[in-house]
Amino acid sequence: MPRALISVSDKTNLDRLAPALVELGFELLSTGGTRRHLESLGVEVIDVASYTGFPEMMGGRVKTLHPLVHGAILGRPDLPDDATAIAEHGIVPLDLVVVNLYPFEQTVAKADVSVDEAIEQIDIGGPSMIRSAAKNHRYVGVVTDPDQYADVVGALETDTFDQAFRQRLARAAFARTAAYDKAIATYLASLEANDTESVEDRLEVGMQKRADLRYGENPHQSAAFYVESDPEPATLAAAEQLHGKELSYNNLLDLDAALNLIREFDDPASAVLKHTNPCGCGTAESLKEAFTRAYAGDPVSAFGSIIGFNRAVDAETAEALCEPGRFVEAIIAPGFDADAIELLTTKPTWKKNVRLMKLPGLREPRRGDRDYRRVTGGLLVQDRDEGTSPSSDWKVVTERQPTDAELTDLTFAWLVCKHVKSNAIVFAKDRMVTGVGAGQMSRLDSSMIAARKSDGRCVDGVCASDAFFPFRDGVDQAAEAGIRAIIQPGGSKRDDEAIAACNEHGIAMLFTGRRHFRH
Ligand SMILES: NC(=O)c1ncn([C@@H]2O[C@H](COP(=O)(O)O)[C@@H](O)[C@H]2O)c1NC=O
Repeated sequence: MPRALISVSDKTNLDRLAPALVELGFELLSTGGTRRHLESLGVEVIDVASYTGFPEMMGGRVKTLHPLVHGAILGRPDLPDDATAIAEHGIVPLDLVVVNLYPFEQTVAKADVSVDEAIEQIDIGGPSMIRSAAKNHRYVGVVTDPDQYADVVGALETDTFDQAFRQRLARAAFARTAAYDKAIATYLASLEANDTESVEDRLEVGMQKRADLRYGENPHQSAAFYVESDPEPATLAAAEQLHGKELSYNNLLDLDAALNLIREFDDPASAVLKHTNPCGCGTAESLKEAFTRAYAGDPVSAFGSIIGFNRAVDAETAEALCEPGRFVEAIIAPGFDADAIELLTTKPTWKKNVRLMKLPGLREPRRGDRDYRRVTGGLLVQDRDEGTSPSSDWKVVTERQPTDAELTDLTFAWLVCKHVKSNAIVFAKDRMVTGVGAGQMSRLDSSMIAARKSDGRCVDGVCASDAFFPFRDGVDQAAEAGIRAIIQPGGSKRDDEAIAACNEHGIAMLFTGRRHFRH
């Protein structure tokens, strides 16, 4: 009679798995909580403690850590030595091990979790059994996720629970224990005050594949989306797709850029993204007005864009989105009103495909995190560029002071500029981006592009620059376009020239003291 050991914290889908195994002739063995749960479902089960002759002890720290359990998982009954040990010690070999772990990741994600509570949620017996079974997958199947149950039962029923199938389960099992240990190491590092300043000597990236993507940036590149095991609420991995075509690699990149920009603002805000750069952005008292400003920034570039909102999309905003001639690839927002969904998912054709991404936690704070970027043969790691310098640290360096309205626009343009590829120049007026110069190799070129895109709409407007002006030419260019106030980090050895240029043009200029390069 085949034997399965089931020991799970997450009891999801056990009501389907256990009866199916019994039906297939399995004898079941379980730890305390799982046994009680199975019995409540009317499934007959043997207590591990009665098999080992040892009770669970030390508050559950020792339940399955016993040679009768590990011998049953690791034994190879067709090898003479193993067969002798099995017979001598009364070991009953296992065919299937179903284990999922104490919810360590969920526990440490909670606010104010105590260290003792976290430590107690480090599962020891579970990973030991998983690793034993994964190592011995020639003989034993290992199941670590309730989502696998249906496939496992299907394979057992159709006699396809073969070596190749068990090897795939083993691979998933080792990936799971690696991610689990990574989460523990990260948590322990977070307890060491200095460790937030430096990066680990050794880096293990433990992520779970969410989906294979149709292709990468281009059709000849294969691609997949990997996610953290317990992503924070304000992250792309936490977003739910409500409607539309399968997400592409480029969609995901643009959605991430949109959400990072849009969560900068407290007022209702909308941003229009192309190739990870905003071509439009606006804030206003209503979401519809914010969107109108954002879309009007550069309606030509906005065709086929990704749009971000920091409030739930309502019907009037959805109506504006659906105006003739517009075409949107994907939208990310904290939510969508029912009538907005109705409008966004019926006629014309693009609405059949438009990806609607709901991210309720979009505006929630995010912990200081690391950014990872692949280079050939390695990985660059840095802190995320969260927030900016406090406005109380900003200094007016010119004769002219900005007006209150200019100050509002400067703050707005500065936050947008942070999300534009360097060299970044943003022109704005009345909380609307009028022109963006992105990703140019010279700041002057970016200024010229921002001016051309603004097409006269930035007269009496403001300019933001992600890094200092190395020469006065960028300032002169802004003045020619009608700019009245500039915000930039400062710090050039030729700051004096830029300040003198501003004074000549009657422009107010603020230094923020923080650079926001985005390479
Ligand atoms: N200590 C052990 O020997 C041990 N054996 C299994 N576990 C875990 O105990 C949990 C199941 O416990 P219960 O069946 O009592 O609800 C599973 O998450 C399993 O991974 C253990 N717990 C912790 O290490």
